[in-house]
Amino acid sequence: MPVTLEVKNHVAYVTLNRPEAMNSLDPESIADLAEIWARVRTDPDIRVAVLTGAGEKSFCTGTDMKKAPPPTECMAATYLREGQPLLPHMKMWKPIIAAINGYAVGGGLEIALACDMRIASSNAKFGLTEVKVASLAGLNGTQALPRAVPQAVAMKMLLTGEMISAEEALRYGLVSDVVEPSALADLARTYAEKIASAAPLSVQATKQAAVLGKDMPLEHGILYSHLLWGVLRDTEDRKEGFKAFGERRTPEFRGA
Ligand SMILES: CC(C)(COP(=O)(O)OP(=O)(O)OC[C@H]1O[C@@H](n2cnc3c(N)ncnc32)[C@H](O)[C@@H]1OP(=O)(O)O)[C@@H](O)C(=O)NCCC(=O)NCCSC(=O)/C(=C/c1ccccc1)CC(=O)O
Repeated sequence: MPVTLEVKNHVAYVTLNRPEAMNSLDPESIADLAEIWARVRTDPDIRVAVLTGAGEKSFCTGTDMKKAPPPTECMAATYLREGQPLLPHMKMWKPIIAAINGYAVGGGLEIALACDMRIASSNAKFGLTEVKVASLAGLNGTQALPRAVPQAVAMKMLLTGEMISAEEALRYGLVSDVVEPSALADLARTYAEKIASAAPLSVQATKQAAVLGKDMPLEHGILYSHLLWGVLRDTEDRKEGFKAFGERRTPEFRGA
């Protein structure tokens, strides 16, 4: 399978599984990913996802340039029907953690930018190299990178296609943690299980407030987050969370 899915303890582990091609995305991988994200979004047992690449060399190097099929219809038809094929499938309020285990290049970095948390191994490298192959970081790269790192760094990366190291990515805030390659999967699991142990509706509302609020004026964002707090106020899980605190026990959340 070009992409694998394993679900354990409410965590979906999604692995791009073409290490011989640096986990680049061929048409089968893109189709698999669409199905997997649909499952993650709708399966109530799944509370959080971890996305990584097989092997220790590469997270994902974007489009498989050797297998990219010639277009079968005009761009207008595709664009007006489904926009672009990858990122809308990742749009959900369940958090996605990118565990970047090597190269995150081109569409690979763009996918990582669409995740909510990014952690990396010390050998990871990050680049939007599309200009080098006469293309454009058109998934989200030209928009998301300048919002994720300082403008001067983003413009250097976008215009020259130069890659940055894991250490630089940490310094610029593109990733939150850098660990030895052998420790990456454990760290991803630790974060994912922490998220999965929290109340699912609370986690999803928190993501929604943070993601949507980022593009609102502060005052609107605060009002919106207060409304979301109100939506959560009457949930069974909030009652359970408060009760469990008083009884000094671990809460049992049901997503209700
Ligand atoms: C990442 C590298 C610098 C690593 O170099 P290294 O020397 O360590 O390893 P290689 O020998 O180069 O790689 C091993 C093996 O993997 C194959 N490989 C690697 N990446 C790709 C790829 N993207 N497509 C196909 N095959 C790939 C490589 O050919 C080797 O195979 P072998 O010869 O052994 O059979 C280096 O690999 C590298 O620079 N890779 C390319 C990175 C890149 O340019 N990525 C951007 C692709 S374009 C893109 O992602 C786009 C996304 C998009 C935008 C908008 C809308 C949709 C998609 C743009 C687009 O599609 O137009």
